[in-house]
Amino acid sequence: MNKTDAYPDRDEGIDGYKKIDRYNTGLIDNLSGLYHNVLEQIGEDPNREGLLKTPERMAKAMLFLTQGYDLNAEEILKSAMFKEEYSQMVVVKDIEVYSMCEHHMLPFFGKAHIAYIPNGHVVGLSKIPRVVDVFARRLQVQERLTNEIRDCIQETLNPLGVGVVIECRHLCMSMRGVQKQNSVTTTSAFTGEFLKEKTRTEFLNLITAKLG
Ligand SMILES: Nc1nc2c(ncn2[C@@H]2O[C@H](COP(=O)(O)OP(=O)(O)OP(=O)(O)O)[C@@H](O)[C@H]2O)c(=O)[nH]1
Ligand SMILES: [Zn+2]
Repeated sequence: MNKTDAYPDRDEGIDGYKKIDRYNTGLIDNLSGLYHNVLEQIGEDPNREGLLKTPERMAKAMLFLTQGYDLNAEEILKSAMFKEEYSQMVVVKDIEVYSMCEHHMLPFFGKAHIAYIPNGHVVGLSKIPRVVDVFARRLQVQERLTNEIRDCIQETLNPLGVGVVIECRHLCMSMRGVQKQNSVTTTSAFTGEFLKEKTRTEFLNLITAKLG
């Protein structure tokens, strides 16, 4: 079996247009060894049948969930910027977010709503969720995730303003710790025109409006 067959999901993820060497065999082997130890330390038997491939699966899953470290959000936006005279607000809402908190490495997940007002250029719509994923697939706090998305769009696209709202549930607050099952955390970040109340209200109305 060659290496590619051994690691068939090496190309999975959001790097459709840029090859990243994240799933290399050395790294997977190192991580698998560490996870083998983790299984032992928590009182499991890593040699029982159901767990034989678990360290390798965990290694691959962790590399997938943190692949944002190997991706460049600025490059992604620059790869699809088009000159266009459209000057109204562009809103992409309800973008699924899956990230992991840097304190417990447990998932937090929910939705991101992103808007910008073009200043001579628009960006390919799919690039906005891709930028969200680049920053979400790292160890994060929700506040920093929100600011990083805002700053990347503002600095790369140079629009008249950017608005970002993220709503997430944190498993570290529901599965363990304080064990609150229904709390949702909302964070927001704005630049330019979105610092004005009128623009911000328009954005907030658009993301709460129902289609149809
Ligand atoms: N601000 C912020 N805090 C977060 C985020 N994700 C997790 N946390 C919090 O990080 C904090 C870490 O607090 P610590 O007291 O060091 O950790 P802990 O003893 O496990 O805390 P508990 O979760 O309260 O049991 C907790 O209050 C978490 O709820 C996030 O995205 N943003
Ligand atoms: Zn946490």
